[in-house]
Amino acid sequence: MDQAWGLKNMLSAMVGRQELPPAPGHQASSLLAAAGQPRPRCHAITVAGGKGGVGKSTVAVNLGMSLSMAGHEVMLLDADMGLANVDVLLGLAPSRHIGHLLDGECGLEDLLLTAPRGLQVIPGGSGARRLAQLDSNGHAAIIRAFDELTRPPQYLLVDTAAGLTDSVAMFAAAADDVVLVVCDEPASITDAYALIKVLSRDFGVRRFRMVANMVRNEGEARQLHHKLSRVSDRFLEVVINFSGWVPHDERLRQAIRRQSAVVDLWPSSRSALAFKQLASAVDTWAEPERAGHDRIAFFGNRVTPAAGY
Ligand SMILES: Nc1ncnc2c1ncn2[C@@H]1O[C@H](COP(=O)(O)OP(=O)(O)OP(=O)(O)O)[C@@H](O)[C@H]1O
Repeated sequence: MDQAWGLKNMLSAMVGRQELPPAPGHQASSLLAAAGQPRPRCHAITVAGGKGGVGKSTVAVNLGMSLSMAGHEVMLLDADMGLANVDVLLGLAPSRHIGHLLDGECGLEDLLLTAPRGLQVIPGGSGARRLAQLDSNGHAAIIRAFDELTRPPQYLLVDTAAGLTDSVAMFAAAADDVVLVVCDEPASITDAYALIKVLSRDFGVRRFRMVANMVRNEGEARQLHHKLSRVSDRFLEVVINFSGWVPHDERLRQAIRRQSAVVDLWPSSRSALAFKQLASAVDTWAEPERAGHDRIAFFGNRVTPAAGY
């Protein structure tokens, strides 16, 4: 059976809220909602790309930290589960990861690690095959766990795995925005196209935000966007916005070797300035609408007061 098709049907079957698995670590969660208080804005952004090594984690970490440096409350979920590396990139030493949440051993808040500049990281766990092979119920449970946060962040960034797996599709479909990281290699463009095709055809994702990584200049970045949107415009009903670009920067590699984010270590470097600009652009994106979600979505339980709370 086609994997994406199977997942799509499973998702349709799960759309009724009562059929969803309960969030692990369930606490007195929806108290805010029950008390009639609207919860603050939260914007979920999934970072994907299809191909491995294009810079998804790099973009997720540095964009997240740039938003945090701009004064926002930001969480970063490492959803490359089983092969997670955000904690390594930031020199963090987690004692627990998302697997403990799924086992009901702790709540989501217990997993939060504070990285430099106030960025909060949820570690995805490394070396656990079980996490890498999680089924849709597991992914849905993770997504629903964010409804339980007593203090949701203003931005949630989700770093995804390489490839076109159920996990990537589900985390992308659950977000308000999908950032596609693309670099100037044929395989990066074809993999990004394949991801767009599946997400639009099977999951109803219509808008994508493309970030060109490891390019020389804006002209090269825009050319890359042109290549991707030309073929997508022809065959798919999607919009691919050009959202920014990050230069190839040796400083960024040096920062990675020091287990730090370049925006923290060298805020005046070319790549750090690009991330700052990207963060400013993200901040202009429309605020997500929460009312009437009929899909499994991050903060999907957060409904506007007019819609019943
Ligand atoms: N703008 C950049 N300039 C220079 N090097 C970069 C840049 N972005 C990423 N890299 C290099 O590419 C490597 C891969 O980046 P990263 O781990 O973020 O990719 P990924 O898409 O998350 O990979 P995977 O899919 O395997 O998890 C980094 O270790 C870094 O050395």
